Amino acid sequence: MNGEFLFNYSNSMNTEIGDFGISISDIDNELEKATSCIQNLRDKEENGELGFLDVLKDNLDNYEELKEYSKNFENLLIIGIGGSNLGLRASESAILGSLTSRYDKPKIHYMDNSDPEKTNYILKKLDLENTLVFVISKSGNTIETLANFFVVRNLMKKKNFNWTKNIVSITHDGELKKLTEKEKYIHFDVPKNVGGRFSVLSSVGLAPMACAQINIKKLTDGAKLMEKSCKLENIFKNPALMNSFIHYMMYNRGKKVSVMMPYIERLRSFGMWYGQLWAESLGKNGFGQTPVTAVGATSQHSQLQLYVDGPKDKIVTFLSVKKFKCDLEIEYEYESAFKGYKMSEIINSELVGTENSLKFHNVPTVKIVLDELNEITLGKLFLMYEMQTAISGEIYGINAFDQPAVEHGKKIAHEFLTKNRSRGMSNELHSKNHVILSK
Ligand SMILES: O=P(O)(O)OC[C@H]1O[C@H](O)[C@H](O)[C@@H](O)[C@@H]1O
Repeated sequence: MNGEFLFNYSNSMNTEIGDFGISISDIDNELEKATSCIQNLRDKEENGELGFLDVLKDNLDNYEELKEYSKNFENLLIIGIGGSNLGLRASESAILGSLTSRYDKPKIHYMDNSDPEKTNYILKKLDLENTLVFVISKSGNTIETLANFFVVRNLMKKKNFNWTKNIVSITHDGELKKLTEKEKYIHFDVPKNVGGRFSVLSSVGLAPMACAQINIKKLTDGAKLMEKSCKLENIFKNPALMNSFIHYMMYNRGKKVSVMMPYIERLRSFGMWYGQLWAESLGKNGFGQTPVTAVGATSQHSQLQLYVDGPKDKIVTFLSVKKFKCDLEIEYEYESAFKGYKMSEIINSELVGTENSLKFHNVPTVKIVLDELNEITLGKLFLMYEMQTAISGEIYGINAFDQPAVEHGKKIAHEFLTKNRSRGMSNELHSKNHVILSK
């Protein structure tokens, strides 16, 4: 399994085309700050504040028994939201891919929203007796997760089987922790110092991944290799440090949008995971670079016009692989510009076209090139971006590990739910004077 991982930032640097990027002297001016960021994080780690690094020391044997147990089930049902869902989704898509045959592996279903249609659709497909249910919530109080779990739990209770043995609870606290202890579910703790969006390499991701037959040893091995690089004080040898400063300097040059654009379908969900990590960690005190999830080549046909010729407020990240899991030759009996080529040659040529068109139009880009997408390189990707986010918090003087602003909306929702039940869906917070109703 090849773990080669290359970070290329040349298309964010000034060239003869023009001053749209960063010069080496710009980077030289930040060397002192860069070093202190790494030193500050070293202190934070020693103080137990970087749980996402501590979990790399965990004993993976903890998951072996569960992995064997899960082979008794045909389905895995993942009930969780945000950081309790996105990392696993990104991993399943990247490693197993919805595109590969999974006849020898359990089918994974995700309940990650409070949409009754989605929950109902999944339940209609599931034989709950043959399903291992993961209910994942670090706080143990997330309403969407509890709502879905209570619906599933109630259906299981109505069937005549020992349903509590079908449940794996991954939580640290709250109502779910109490219920877990009361009903004696299989339980994994989420360490208090591991934030949800940083928890993919903790039990939150690794327990269900082990059951999905993802090689969690290789995944964490990749993360540990990247950890070593991302702790180097030399910015020219540390991809997370360099990319943190590139995004920081670009933000100060008006690039308020960070587009994540993998040129491989299996990393489409990675973009969603990155989106939470980048937005929720750094979107504070009026600051924040908006993450946009795209996928090449598809998004060229929907978003590229804006990236190339719209406001110069973006920095684009490409993720690409040298080798796909398979390839297809285009055979065609009539004349055509691309007959005889392989699909991989087409998508790679489109990446070259997009990258150079953006460069020509003074839009900065960076690129990560993986030899192949596997557990080692995925682990490297996760860890690089976790470290990049932590470093960026140091650069901006922001606490990258909390999310106080999300609590306000939850409080309003709870009041609305409990006080307005009899009033149907009328929403008191909107003025009735600005409503356009079309019959
Ligand atoms: O894991 P949980 O406690 O259920 O939290 C799930 C998600 O919801 C919270 O509101 C936070 O915004 C996220 O950072 C977190 O990942």
